[in-house]
Amino acid sequence: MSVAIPATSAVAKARRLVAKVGSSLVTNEGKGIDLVAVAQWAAQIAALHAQGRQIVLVSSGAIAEGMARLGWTQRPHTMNELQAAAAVGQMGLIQAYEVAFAKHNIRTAQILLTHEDLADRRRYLNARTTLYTLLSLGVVPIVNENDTVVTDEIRLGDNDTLGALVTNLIEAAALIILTDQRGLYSADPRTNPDAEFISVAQAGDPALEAMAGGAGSGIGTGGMLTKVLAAKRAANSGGHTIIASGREPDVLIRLAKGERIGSELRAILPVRSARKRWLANHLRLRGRVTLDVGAVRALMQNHKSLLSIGVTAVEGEFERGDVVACVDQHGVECGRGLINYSSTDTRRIMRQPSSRIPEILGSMSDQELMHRDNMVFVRAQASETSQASHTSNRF
Ligand SMILES: Nc1ncnc2c1ncn2[C@@H]1O[C@H](COP(=O)(O)OP(=O)(O)O)[C@@H](O)[C@H]1O
Ligand SMILES: N[C@@H](CCC(=O)OP(=O)(O)O)C(=O)O
Repeated sequence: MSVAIPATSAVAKARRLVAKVGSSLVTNEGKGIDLVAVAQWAAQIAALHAQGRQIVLVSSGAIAEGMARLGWTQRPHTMNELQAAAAVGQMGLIQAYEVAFAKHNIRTAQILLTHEDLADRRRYLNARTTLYTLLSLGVVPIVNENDTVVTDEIRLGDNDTLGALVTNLIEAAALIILTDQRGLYSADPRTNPDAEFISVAQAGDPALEAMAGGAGSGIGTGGMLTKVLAAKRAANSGGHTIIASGREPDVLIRLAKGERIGSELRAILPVRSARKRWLANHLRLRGRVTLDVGAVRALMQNHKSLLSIGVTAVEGEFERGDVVACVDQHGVECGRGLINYSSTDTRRIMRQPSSRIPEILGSMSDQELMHRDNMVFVRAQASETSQASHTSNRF
């Protein structure tokens, strides 16, 4: 299978990575948490930390560990029993990671997410801000689905999808899915010994979906199909996906050195353009804020985030997380992005320094009105061009 993408390893260059470990690996095929494996992943992530990289670990295994703790040999079928097992097992999972990372003086944080948290833009922004804050503090977030509160209809069910959503959320350069196989084969190698190994392919190639089957172990839920679909999803924000064996010695460290291990499912679009496309096409403009000269300069020349003090007017009605345009004093758009405060709150805090936000609003969710990472810019110099198009004031 040929792909028209340069063969440079995205993982080797990546500052931010998402690693996902599946249930069968974490719990040693359901026998209970594999503390040796957990210690090895923690040591590898600690080594990547020392290189200045930021890692989010998505870990499955709560249900499998809960079953082991409760002495259940068969996976239950009812939702409430699965949820009870997850609640019991998640304790063990988090405890194991905390102990393993503490040996490297690294703190961990438990993040439990649902599909709804990532679909709702306000909750999405909160999750994103919290994850970024944890990463900047040098903490390793350990993510799992919030199994105890999700219902069947909205359940992601497998953590491959969750790993991809987290990759989109933090715009990680790559999603590394560690599993019990060497990677993706042309058919399930458990039942097809002649299956061919796929070392490189393009994420989203429909041919991959036909190759990938369901879980073979009885412990994991998604099998390869959810991994292939996760790669397609990760590619939406420019993330590459590597599917590799979690039992391969120093797999994360070697991947980060640029070694080719496992199956590489490559994204075509770079992270920045993917984000830009998402902001530009998928979200409706809800309003606009007018910036003073200093704010335009801070954004366009000094690459800073937008602060409330630089806003002189607000048009439209919007909520936190909506897309709002930033215009200069002539009404010319310089950029747009996800705003951290509603139109009502923005009107109250405009022209005011961020330090006054808690006093004016009673609390402060973010220092910035619009974070640079959540913005795309229309052109280099907003105030210079009179021909540049004006943002429509119909929202
Ligand atoms: N084309 C394929 N290539 C490799 N493995 C496959 C393929 N199709 C199905 N599988 C199965 O997917 C399993 C891995 O998925 P799963 O059990 O859900 O693991 P995890 O818990 O790591 O997510 C493998 O053990 C294998 O039996
Ligand atoms: N949230 C669930 C994960 C579900 C699951 O089995 O995921 P996976 O092993 O990645 O296919 C748990 O912790 O048990």
